[in-house]
Amino acid sequence: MADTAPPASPPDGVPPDAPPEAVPPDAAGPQAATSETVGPEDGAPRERDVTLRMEHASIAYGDVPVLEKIHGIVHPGEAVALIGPNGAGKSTLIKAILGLVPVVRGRIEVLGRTPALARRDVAYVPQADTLDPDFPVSVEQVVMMGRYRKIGWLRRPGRADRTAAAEALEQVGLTQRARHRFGTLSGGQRQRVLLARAIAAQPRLLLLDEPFNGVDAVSQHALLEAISVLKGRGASVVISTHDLAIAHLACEEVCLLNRYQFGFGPAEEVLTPECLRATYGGHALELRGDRVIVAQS
Ligand SMILES: Nc1ncnc2c1ncn2[C@@H]1O[C@H](COP(=O)(O)OP(=O)(O)OP(=O)(O)O)[C@@H](O)[C@H]1O
Repeated sequence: MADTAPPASPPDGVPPDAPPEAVPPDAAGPQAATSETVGPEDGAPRERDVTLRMEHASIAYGDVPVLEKIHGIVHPGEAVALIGPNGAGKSTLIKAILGLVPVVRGRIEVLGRTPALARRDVAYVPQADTLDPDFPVSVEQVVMMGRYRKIGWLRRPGRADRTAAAEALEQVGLTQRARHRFGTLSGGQRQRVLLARAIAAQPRLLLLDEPFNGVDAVSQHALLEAISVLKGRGASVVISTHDLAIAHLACEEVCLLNRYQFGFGPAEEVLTPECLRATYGGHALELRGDRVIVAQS
């Protein structure tokens, strides 16, 4: 969570000094479509499935606006990276997709429903999990928590639940640690367990708030693999991250945020020096291949 306020931008969402290329495709580009059609296999075009639809959504904490006119679509099997400086509103957007923070104008739809009604199909790994590492619970018990919404808190897990939990743990490469106490694992391993808990819920939309923070290369690889498997099964993923290389690696789409949306579209179109400079207020220093060095104030 950040406590720094993002820089002010003009009311139409376009920064005054932004070059024209810095304002693609969100305002009027391809992602601005309210529905997508494919086909026509049977002669008539039909709407392509949409997991997450954001239509000019403005989000506020009480009277304080945090995000304005967020606009974009995420399809099944796709991931979108939320990129922006501290305080840009990435976590806030994730909470709005969960229905925890209100959309005051425009709308956000998850699987064709309001965020609150879709929550059953959504899993969330917050930035700093509230699970106390000293709580005496095993790794497999933590993962099984992901199943409780399906099995109910008063019933015992059945075979399908145990299989889903074991598979999820295997996906993050921690099967050997199943019986270990959660609190004895490293921070990166705990992050993998929490991802396994989310995977065990078999969500159609997974929200990850900075999952790679403080995670070593091995854990990062395991997390990326697990995300890729989930996408392969048709789930969509929203990842808030400061790591632009990961955005390139794991995500089909990138959403650049800093109170306003400075771009939404394929990484190669959106992760340009111009868009990044506009998003970071001129602090994007260097772009080399898919590596960008950003100095944050
Ligand atoms: N519960 C809250 N009530 C009021 N304002 C909040 C609340 N949570 C966050 N904010 C404010 O909303 C803005 C966006 O914060 P948010 O945490 O969404 O940013 P972020 O992009 O996730 O930042 P970071 O990269 O530092 O995690 C900040 O100005 C922050 O102070």
